[in-house]
Amino acid sequence: MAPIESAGDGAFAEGASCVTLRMVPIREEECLSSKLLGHLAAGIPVKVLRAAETKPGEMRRALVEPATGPKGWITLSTTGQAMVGPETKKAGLSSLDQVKEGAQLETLRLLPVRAGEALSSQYIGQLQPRARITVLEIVSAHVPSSLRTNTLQRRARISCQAEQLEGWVSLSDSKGLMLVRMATTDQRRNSKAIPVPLDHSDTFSLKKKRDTAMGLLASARSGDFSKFQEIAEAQIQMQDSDDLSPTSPTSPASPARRRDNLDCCDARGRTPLMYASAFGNLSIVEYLLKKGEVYVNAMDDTQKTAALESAKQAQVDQDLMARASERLKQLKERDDAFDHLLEKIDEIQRNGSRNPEGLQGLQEALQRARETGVAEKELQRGQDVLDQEMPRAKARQLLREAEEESDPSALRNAIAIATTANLPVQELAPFEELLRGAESKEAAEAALKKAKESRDVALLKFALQQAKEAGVDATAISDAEQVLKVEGPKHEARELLKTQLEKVQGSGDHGPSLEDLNVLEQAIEKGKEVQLEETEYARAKEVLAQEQQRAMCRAEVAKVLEKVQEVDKSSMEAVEMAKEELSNALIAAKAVDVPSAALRQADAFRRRLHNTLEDLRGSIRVFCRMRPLSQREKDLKNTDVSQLVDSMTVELQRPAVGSFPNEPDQFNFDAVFKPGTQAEVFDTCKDLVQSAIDGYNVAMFAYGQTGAGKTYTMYGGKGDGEGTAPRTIAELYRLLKQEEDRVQFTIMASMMELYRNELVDLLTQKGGPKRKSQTPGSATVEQKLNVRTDQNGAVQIEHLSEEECKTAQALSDLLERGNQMRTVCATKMNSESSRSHLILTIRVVGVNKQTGQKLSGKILLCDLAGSERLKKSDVSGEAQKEAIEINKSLTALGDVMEALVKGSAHVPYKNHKLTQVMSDALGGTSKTLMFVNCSPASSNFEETLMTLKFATRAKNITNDVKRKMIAKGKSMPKA
Ligand SMILES: Nc1ncnc2c1ncn2[C@@H]1O[C@H](COP(=O)(O)OP(=O)(O)OP(=O)(O)O)[C@@H](O)[C@H]1O
Repeated sequence: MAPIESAGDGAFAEGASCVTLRMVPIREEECLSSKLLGHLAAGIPVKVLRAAETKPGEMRRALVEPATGPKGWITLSTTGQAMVGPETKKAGLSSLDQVKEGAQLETLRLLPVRAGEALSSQYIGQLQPRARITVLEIVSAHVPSSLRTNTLQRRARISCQAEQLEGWVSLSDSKGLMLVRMATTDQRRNSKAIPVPLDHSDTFSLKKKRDTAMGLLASARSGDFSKFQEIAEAQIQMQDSDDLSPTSPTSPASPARRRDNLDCCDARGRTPLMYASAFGNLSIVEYLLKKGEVYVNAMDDTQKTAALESAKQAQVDQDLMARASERLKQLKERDDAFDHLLEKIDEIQRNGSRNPEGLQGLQEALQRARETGVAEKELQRGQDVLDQEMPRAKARQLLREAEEESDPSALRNAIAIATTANLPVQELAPFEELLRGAESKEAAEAALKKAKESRDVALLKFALQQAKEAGVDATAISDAEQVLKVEGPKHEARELLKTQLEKVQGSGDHGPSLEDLNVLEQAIEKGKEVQLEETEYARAKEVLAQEQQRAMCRAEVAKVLEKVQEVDKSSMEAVEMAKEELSNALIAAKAVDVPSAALRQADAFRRRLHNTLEDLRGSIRVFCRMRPLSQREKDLKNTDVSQLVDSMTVELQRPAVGSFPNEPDQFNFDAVFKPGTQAEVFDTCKDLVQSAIDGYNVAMFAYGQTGAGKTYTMYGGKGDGEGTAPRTIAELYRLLKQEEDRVQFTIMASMMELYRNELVDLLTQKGGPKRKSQTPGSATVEQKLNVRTDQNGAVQIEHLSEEECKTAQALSDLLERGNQMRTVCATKMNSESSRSHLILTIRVVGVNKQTGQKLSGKILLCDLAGSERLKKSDVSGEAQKEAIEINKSLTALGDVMEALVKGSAHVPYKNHKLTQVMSDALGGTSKTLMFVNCSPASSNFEETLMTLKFATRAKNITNDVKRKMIAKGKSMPKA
């Protein structure tokens, strides 16, 4: 141990100022055996009064005058150790007394830091030389001076900010040499003291320790073995129980661990062993020597050991001294081995068994300790540490190997072993983290393999992403990427095919657009390009071929439709050709299942051409109209027995008999509406209005069962619901307006009903059964409405009032008036209005303003009474008579038609007033349109069937269409 400040030449010359470097005994005389005056603590300034030379140039003893205390002789230096040094301002600290709580110090050596003030307490770190510390607490400051011991006085609680360490250190060594000095002002300015409250329980334990130490020292001197033993055992017991306490900060294996009270010393550094040896108290010596923890080689302030004192006391002979010396040597070896063992244990406990050499060292230290006779208890402690650390070291080894090999199952195994070996959690955590990563890597590898096998692009993409994150092997990743490179475009092609096919197939009533078909074709090409299986795009190819064909047919229909728009409607040949061309295009389109909605416009135009042709041929046109099921019929669970085949064909399904379904009956007409809008229906027949203007007689009448929709078709409701009559009026005046510059028109209208074979004037209520003149104040005059036919076949009704209607409104008002009158009449006659035939006649007379040429046509609009089956209606009395009359009239109408169909020479117009009234509008030069109104309800099947059969009788009538002008052998100029 070298002094920190070595004395220079002349440092100890008389008059020199020095400072004690450690605790120095001061004696009365120069001789060492002279009376002891006391001790100078370390750091006490002394003035050298006289120095005695032991050898020339070598001063060992000097008379000094200390700053405090009596003058006396001290030893300046022992062999190799300076007791006094030159006073130095730099250190500024020569004694513990100068250190106060809160002082900023600088360490001069490596200092161990412990958790408690006792030297045996747990080691928590160390401070390097020149570390700056702040003194938080000094034990001596709180202990009464009578109880202060050298050891306690030098212990202080400090904090070191740089090391973030707080604990206990020794400020001087046991000899009083300062281990710290004051920090410079700068250093002090830069550091902050951490105030820590003092734990006063420490003070109590210090007092107890002090008492024990005093007791031991006193009984060792006096030789009171039993007292000594009593104190020592109590102390040992207490310390052992402290050691076992889980809350004790004391580490049993700390190298500095001693029975500190058995090793305690007084102010001169003398231990109980020294006293017992010096005073020849052998039983105490024996007792202490048995305690392996006692430091036998401790020296007092005169550098004497207990052994020396013992030998002196015993006045032993040389041989015994030699044996004693040998024994001392052994004991020293034992102590060294023990210290070494403790060091190793401490090292392992601080660092764990991470370093395998550490464990080896502990094994060797244990071996040496065993050989040198260290107490079994201490050996056991070492052995315990070894037993605990060996499996940990093994586990660590396994963990390291598994980590290096990146083997998840080995790592899992190593972690299990490490857990059993109680490896600290924080040490295990990184491996567990690694395992988690490895496990997810394993999972990612498996997922990647599966995705690769499935060749599913979405799975592959996901698995690749996961694999990259989990650090899966680069080859596996690149393999999967290769698969993705092939499958990606295939997947895209499949998706494109799928969406485009869905789009094309779900493109609604009008079929797919050409653009959609192009994209589907491209999708198929793409599929071929990326080598999809042929089966994968076979369906798309099939659909494409079909749709292309349909598109071609649609385009052809559109082209023909455009072309035939401009056809000359007065040329039968041209219209026929146009109709045929359009029909062929439509037939081709229907053959490839072009949706009917896509063909609706063309189909309607074909019908129109057909009707134009029929007109040109002079046929009666028959339009069939199926009304919708009424709510009542639906409530009665009636089904719809009719089916629209196309715009000119309807099917009627006879209700099944038992489980045998019947074949449906098909009927062809010039137009079929199911039910069609009022506008659609009128659009198909409005050219008849032009015919009337052109000089033709036109009849439009509705035939059908009661409630089949005759009145709805002929008159309808308001707005869009307006039927044929109001629309005819509007169309008539619209057309007249177009020609008013050239032609002077006169419109005359009359309205009558035919009830039970009697005509009733609905404008003046003339005629009918028991008619009387309604002219106010006039006498009752029978004014029967008689039907006359002139030589040209023109029908005239005697006494029927006819009114001129200059405007459409006037004609509408007339119609309204007539209808109201019809209701009044029906009420008077206690009948329903629908039990009569209602006839509105509009005469159109046009005179060419330039030529004076006159054209006369008429429009006869007739809402027939309902055709009833007497059996079904099951009526009697007046109602029965009504029904019989209605049937008569309708039969007569049927007969007329039949005669016309057959081309009979005689047409029985005169069989009934109805046919008489209609005679100039049925056949001959007239143009006739019959609406056949039907109910679709299953309960009305028989009536509907009869109605349709009645209508088909009229369908094939071919009239000799002749315009009156032609009849006169002239061309057909417009009126
Ligand atoms: N095309 C249609 N659309 C909607 N409803 C209709 C259609 N045709 C008829 N109807 C309804 O059916 C019911 C009967 O119609 P409507 O009175 O016209 O029959 P009708 O043949 O004139 O009977 P009647 O011989 O007794 O006069 C009415 O309520 C009518 O509104």
